Parts: sequence; C-alpha cells; structure tokens
Amino acid sequence: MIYSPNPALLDQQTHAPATFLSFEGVYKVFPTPKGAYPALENVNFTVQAGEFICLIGHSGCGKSTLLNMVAGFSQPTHGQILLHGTPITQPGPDRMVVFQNYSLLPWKTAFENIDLAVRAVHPQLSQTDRAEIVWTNLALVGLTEAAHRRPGQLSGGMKQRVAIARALAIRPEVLILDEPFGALDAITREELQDELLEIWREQRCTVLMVTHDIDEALFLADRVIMMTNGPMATLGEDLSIPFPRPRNRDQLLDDPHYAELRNFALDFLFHRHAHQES
Ligand SMILES: Nc1ncnc2c1ncn2[C@@H]1O[C@H](COP(=O)(O)OP(=O)(O)OP(=O)(O)O)[C@@H](O)[C@H]1O
Repeated sequence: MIYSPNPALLDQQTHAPATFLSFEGVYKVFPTPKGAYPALENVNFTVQAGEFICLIGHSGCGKSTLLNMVAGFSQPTHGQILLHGTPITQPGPDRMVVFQNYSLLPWKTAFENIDLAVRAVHPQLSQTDRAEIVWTNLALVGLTEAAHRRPGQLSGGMKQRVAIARALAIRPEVLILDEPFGALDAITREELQDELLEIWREQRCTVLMVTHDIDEALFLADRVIMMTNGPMATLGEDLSIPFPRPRNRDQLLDDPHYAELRNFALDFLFHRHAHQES
C-alpha cells in the first residue's frame, strides 16, 4: 500500500508532513501579587513521533509548566506548542499525564480507577469492551492480581503502575510523565524504568518525562533537554543519547561515553547553570 499522508497533517506551504510536536517561541508569564513572573522565555524545540525525551533542570526552572502546556492545562503567554501542526489549546485523550503523586481516587479499586478513565474517553464502549481494555493494561504493568485493591492497599510502586496503566489505557500519542518515579525507592524505581521502556518499545508512543535524576534520563531517553534556571528559563542543551536499545544498565555504566555524557550534564547543572541553593 502506498503511504499517503493525511492532508490535515501537511505543512500548507511546503506540503511536507508537519513535525509531530513543536515548541515555537514559547513564553510563559505568571501573574503574581508581586507582579508578572516570567517563568519561561523563547523555548524552541521539536520532537519526532516515538521519541523518548527527558527534561532536566533545577527546581523551579519551568519543567512542569512546559509539560502542563503540552497537556493543555495552560496556554503559552506568547508562542505556541503544535501537535501535528495544530496548536494545543486544551487537554485531550491524545495526551495523558502521570504525576509523581499517583492521583488515584482512593475510594476506587485499581480496576475502577482505570475503568473510569476509559469510560470518560470512550463512553460508547460496552462494559465488556472496557473491561478488556482495563485487564490488558493492568497485565501490562503486572497488576492483574491487585486489580480489586484500593490505593491504600497498594505500595507506592504499585500505585504508580496503576497510574501508568490508566494513562496507557487511553492509548495516548504522547505520554507525559512529571517525575513519575520521584517518590519511589531505588529498586522499585529501576523496575519501573525497565517496565516503562518495555511498554514504550511495544506501544511506540512519544514520551515527555521530567526527572531530576541524570542516570535515569541517560538510561531512558533518546534526547535529554536541559533547561537553564528561571526566571526566563529556556532550553540550555539538547543532548542526543546514542546508546543502542535495548539498554542494559551494567553495560551502560561501563561505556566511556556514558561517563562523558553524565559529566557534561553534571557540569551544566552544577557549574554552568548552578542553582544558588544547590
Ligand atoms: N500558577 C503559577 N503562578 C505563579 N507562579 C507560578 C505558577 N506556576 C508555576 N509558577 C512559577 O514558575 C516557575 C516554574 O515552576 P515549575 O513548577 O514549572 O518548575 P519545575 O521546574 O517543574 O520545578 P520542580 O522541579 O521543583 O517541580 C517557578 O518559579 C514557580 O514558582
């Protein structure tokens, strides 16, 4: 079959397929009681479909602000963020967010939390079809056995697995992860990183993930976007991570290029753009 792109996805002037996701001169200014606070200034970069991008920067540099605008929770003050060439103006099921604090409904079971999201996006589906989607996604994160437990009966890692399964059940094009493993112990964190890579490999969604952990970013990402400090934070470095996949943690640590990239990132954060409090 000959591939013919959807005309709506073509750039009107060049007729080239529109970039998957692009940040074009994005500024964000927050009104505060003390006056306008310019959080982000002139952020420009593009993301290809299927890329795994990690955003790193000191606390307060605007990482969550940027993700929130991709999610459609807020709008740039100037500039635009385009998905398939169309400005993002509101939330939609093509972009799902997973937060650090799981944000599950405590009175619903794992199954019900996921089912609720599926029902909100696909109200036309029968209960049987919805249940199939929920079971598939619970299995994807290894939680079939815990389906009928409420969040209070789940560990932190299990709660985050439910949150990831809930996001994936909607089949988003962009999976937005805001420090998803920040509250987890080191072992659970590594397990979830491996599972996330496996899911991403199978589903080929595009991932935008905020992390404070350089090793996590180097293990997971195709590119690490490093942000300068706020106010007026912007893109500082756009690092390509060349390690072949599937990645093996021990092999990565032995790779001299790994130490080079890690030192470059550390130098960016703690010398070139040191935070006063760091
Ligand atoms: N609604 C708001 N009103 C005013 N200022 C805001 C608002 N939201 C964020 N800010 C400010 O914008 C800056 C960026 O915040 P943001 O939460 O995006 O940073 P971050 O890089 O995600 O930080 P962290 O790593 O600590 O989560 C901060 O100085 C924050 O105080």
